[in-house]
Amino acid sequence: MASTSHHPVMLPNKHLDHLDSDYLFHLDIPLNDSEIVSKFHNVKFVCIGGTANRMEKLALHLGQEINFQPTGNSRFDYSFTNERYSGFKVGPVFCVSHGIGTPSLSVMLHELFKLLQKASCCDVTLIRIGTCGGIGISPGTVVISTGALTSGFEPFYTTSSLGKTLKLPTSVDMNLVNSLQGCRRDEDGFQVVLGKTYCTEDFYQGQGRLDGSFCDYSKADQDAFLRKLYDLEVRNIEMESAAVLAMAHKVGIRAAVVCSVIVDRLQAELPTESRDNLQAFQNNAIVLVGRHIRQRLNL
Ligand SMILES: O=P(O)(O)O[C@@H]1C[C@H](O)[C@@H](CO)O1
Ligand SMILES: O=c1cc[nH]c(=O)[nH]1
Repeated sequence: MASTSHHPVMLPNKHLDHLDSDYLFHLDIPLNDSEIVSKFHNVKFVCIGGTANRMEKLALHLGQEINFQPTGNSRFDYSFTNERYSGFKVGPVFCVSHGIGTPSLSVMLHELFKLLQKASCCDVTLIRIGTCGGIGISPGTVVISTGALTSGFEPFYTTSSLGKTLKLPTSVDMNLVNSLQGCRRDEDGFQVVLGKTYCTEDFYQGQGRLDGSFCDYSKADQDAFLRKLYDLEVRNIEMESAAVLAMAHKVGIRAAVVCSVIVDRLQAELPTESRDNLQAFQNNAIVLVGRHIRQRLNL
């Protein structure tokens, strides 16, 4: 790694010191199994995204990028797939799926952070590599989040605790953002844009679409909403950024959200491109992050 800093993952939960045993229920990893836990000690990058398939392909791609040499028959040095989530580890890179939306994501992140602490990981970077709708941004462009707003336009991840609303501030490491942006090359067939990300609880009404199963507003309301987002310097919409940036900040892990635009919401409701093009768009974010990881590992 280029940096000589040494930041162990240390979770701000004193109750964890007093558990006899602990089991990551949704990842299906027993934290008292030292053989499994020790496999994660070298993790420096955790890359997350919605689906298991995408995370498996991502791990294989990043494994090639960093010349990961698998031992035995497996293409990974650890992997799991269960009813909820899937994870694929290639050396210092662990790719994990999170499903749709912040409730699904936050369960996975709590357990992932506990695994990183138990494995005594240091200097970990978390990157969500996803898809999004652009706001005046054309498909294929990669948007790196400079902040995330709740559906109420606030810079928080809103959740609840003991029946009370909890607002966790979202925070972005601009060094990481700038370093990721700097990984674009002139010959790339895509642009990289920095901007705020609007994080919603729903894909249809939550993102101002007219084509959900019900809709109580007009096309003019939709236009005004999308214009408002643009004026707030929002450049993309997705469903996990606020929780990623707030939860990582809360536990002291640096994080970024890097998403490929698959539809410009000022032009259309849903993606209109072919499946092959959509796949190529998703790869743009992956290419950028792959270069960043190589650079950070001095490869
Ligand atoms: O992981 P991806 O990029 O697929 O996540 C985005 C945000 C929602 O989870 C989902 C909606 O289609 O796509
Ligand atoms: O428009 C979009 C595209 C991907 N993901 C979203 O949440 N919204």
